Amino acid sequence: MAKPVVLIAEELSPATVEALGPDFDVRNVDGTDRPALLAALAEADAILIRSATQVDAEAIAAAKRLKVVARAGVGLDNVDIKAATAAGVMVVNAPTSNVVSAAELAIGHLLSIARHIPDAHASLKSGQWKRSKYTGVELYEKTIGVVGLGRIGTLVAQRLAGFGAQLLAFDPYVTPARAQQLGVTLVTLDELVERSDFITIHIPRTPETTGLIGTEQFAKAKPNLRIVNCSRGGIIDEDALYAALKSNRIAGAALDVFVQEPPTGSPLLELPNIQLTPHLGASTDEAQEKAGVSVARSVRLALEGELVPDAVNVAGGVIHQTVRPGIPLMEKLGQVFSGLTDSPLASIDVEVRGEIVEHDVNVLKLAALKGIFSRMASEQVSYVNAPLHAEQRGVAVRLITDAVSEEYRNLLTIRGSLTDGTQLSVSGTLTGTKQIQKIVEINGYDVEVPIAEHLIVMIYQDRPGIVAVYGKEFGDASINIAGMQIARRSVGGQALSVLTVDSKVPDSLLEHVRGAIDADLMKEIDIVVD
Ligand SMILES: NC(=O)C1=CN([C@@H]2O[C@H](COP(=O)(O)OP(=O)(O)OC[C@H]3O[C@@H](n4cnc5c(N)ncnc54)[C@H](O)[C@@H]3O)[C@@H](O)[C@H]2O)C=CC1
Ligand SMILES: O=C(O)CCC(=O)C(=O)O
Repeated sequence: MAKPVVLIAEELSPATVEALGPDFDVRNVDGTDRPALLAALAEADAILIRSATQVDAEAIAAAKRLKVVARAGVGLDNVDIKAATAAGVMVVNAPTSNVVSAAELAIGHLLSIARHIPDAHASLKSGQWKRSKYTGVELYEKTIGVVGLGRIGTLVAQRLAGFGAQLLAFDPYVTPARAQQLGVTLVTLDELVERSDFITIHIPRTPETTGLIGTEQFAKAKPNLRIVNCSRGGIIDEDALYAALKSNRIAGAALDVFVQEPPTGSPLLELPNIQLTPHLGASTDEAQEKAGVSVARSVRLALEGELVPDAVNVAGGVIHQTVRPGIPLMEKLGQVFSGLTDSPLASIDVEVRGEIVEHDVNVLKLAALKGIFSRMASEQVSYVNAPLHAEQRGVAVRLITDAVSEEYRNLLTIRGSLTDGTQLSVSGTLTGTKQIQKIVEINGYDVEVPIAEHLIVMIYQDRPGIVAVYGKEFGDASINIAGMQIARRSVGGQALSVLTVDSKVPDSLLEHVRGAIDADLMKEIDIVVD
C-alpha cells in the first residue's frame, strides 16, 4: 500500500522528519510558490507549515485527500480553519513550542530599542565611535504596557518583573485576579497607551485586533513611548506608526512582524527610529525542534485516525486511556446504527454507561457521529466535521452519561428517532482481556455478537424451520456463516437474528431470502474502518 504523503511546505527542524519516521512519503514544496503548492496538495494527506504558507479555502479545495494541516508554531491566521473544518480536515498547531523564544525576542527588542543597540552596532562597524548619540533609557521604574496576557504576554510580564518596571496590561479576557497574581495591573487600552513608556504586543491578529493601535492611540501616547510588536503585522496600523515615528510623536518602535512579509518597499524601512527583524520570534533551535517534533507527533496520530490533543477544530478534549478503546467500537456501532435506518434521522442520543464516565467521554459522541454519517455522506467524514453533518441535517444530538451499568462494565449505546417516528438502538461493549468489540443489543433484543466486517440483521416472525431456510439459501450461494445469534422477546413473537458472514452478500440474494422467510427487516451492514 502506498505510504501517506506528508508535505513539508516550509523550512522545519530536521527533528521533524526524524519524528515522522519511515511510515510516510515525505515531500517538500515551497509553500509560497502557489501553483507548486496547489499541485502538491492534490496528493497530500498532511501538510506541515509555518507562517508563510497560505492554507486558504482554495488550497483546501485542491487537497482532496488532506486530513491534517499542521502548523509548526502558534499563530493560525494563515489557515482557513472554517474551510478546513467543513472539509473534515484537522488543524493542529504547536501552542507552546515557541512561546519562550517569542517572549525572549520581545524582551530583546525592548532592551535594544531602549539602548539603540542595532544602530550603535552598525555605527561602530562603519568605523565610527559615537557615544552620546546612542544614549538610551532604562527599563527600571518605567511603566510597561503588555497588550495580551496569554502565554507569551505572561512570560514577558514575568521576565519584565525582574527589571523593576511597573507593569500594566490590557486583555479583556483575563481576570483581574490572574493579572494580580502576575503583579500586573489590568487597565483599559486607552489607559495603557496614555501611561506607558514601553508597550509590547502579544495578541492574535483577528478582525477585532487589526489596527488596534492606530492614529488615535498614538495621539494619546507619551512622546517617549517605544512600542514593540512581536505578534502579528497589522495589529499596529503601519501607516499610523509611520506618521507617529516620522513626526517624533513617539520615540521608537521595534517590529518583528509586518502586514506584508517581507515588507519590501515599506516606508517604515527608511525611518531612523525603528528597528526591525524578519519574523524571528520562533527562530531558535529550541523552538524549531519543539515545534517540529510536536507537529510530527500530531500528524502521526491524525493519520492513524486518532484524535490529537493539539487539534484546534476538534471538540474531543483530552482522551483518557480508558476511553480510547471505546472510540473504534462506538464508530462501528454508528455504522451499524445507520445501516439499519431507512428514513432520515431526527435525533440521536449517544449514551455512555459505567466507570468510563469518570473521564471526558465527549470523543465517543464524535466517534458515534463519524460512524453514522460516514455511511450517509459522499464526502470525507471525520472527527472534525461529524458534528457539522448532524447540524446540516437538522439532527439533534445529545451525550448522556451514567456511572451505573447493570450488566456490563461499560456500555455504549446509540439511540435515535427517525423522522418517520421509528425508534432505533444499538449497544456494544468491550469484553475480556482482548477487549473484543461486541454488539450486545439491537432495538431492545439482547444479543452478543463480535463485530465483523459483514453483518446481516433480520427480523421475522418466530416460527420453526426458519433458520434452516435462510441457512440453506446462504449456503447454496456459497456465503459462509461465521457466527449467529437469535434473540426474541417472547415465544412466537418476533425474532431478531444477527449473522456474521465471511463475504459480502449480493442485494439480489438478500431480497430473495427476505421473501423466502417473509422478513420484516433484512439488512446487510458492511463495516468500514479507516
Ligand atoms: N513573532 C513570532 O514569531 C511569533 C508570534 N506569535 C504570535 O503571538 C500571538 C500570541 O501568542 P500566545 O501568547 O501564545 O497566544 P495566547 O492565545 O496564549 O494569548 C493571546 C492573548 O490575547 C488576548 N486577546 C485576544 N483578543 C484580544 C484583544 N482584542 N485585546 C486584547 N487582548 C486580546 C487573549 O485573551 C489571550 O490572553 C500569537 O497569536 C501569534 O500570532 C507567536 C509565536 C511566535
Ligand atoms: O514559524 C515561524 O517562524 C512563525 C512563528 C509564529 O509567528 C507563530 O508561531 O505564530
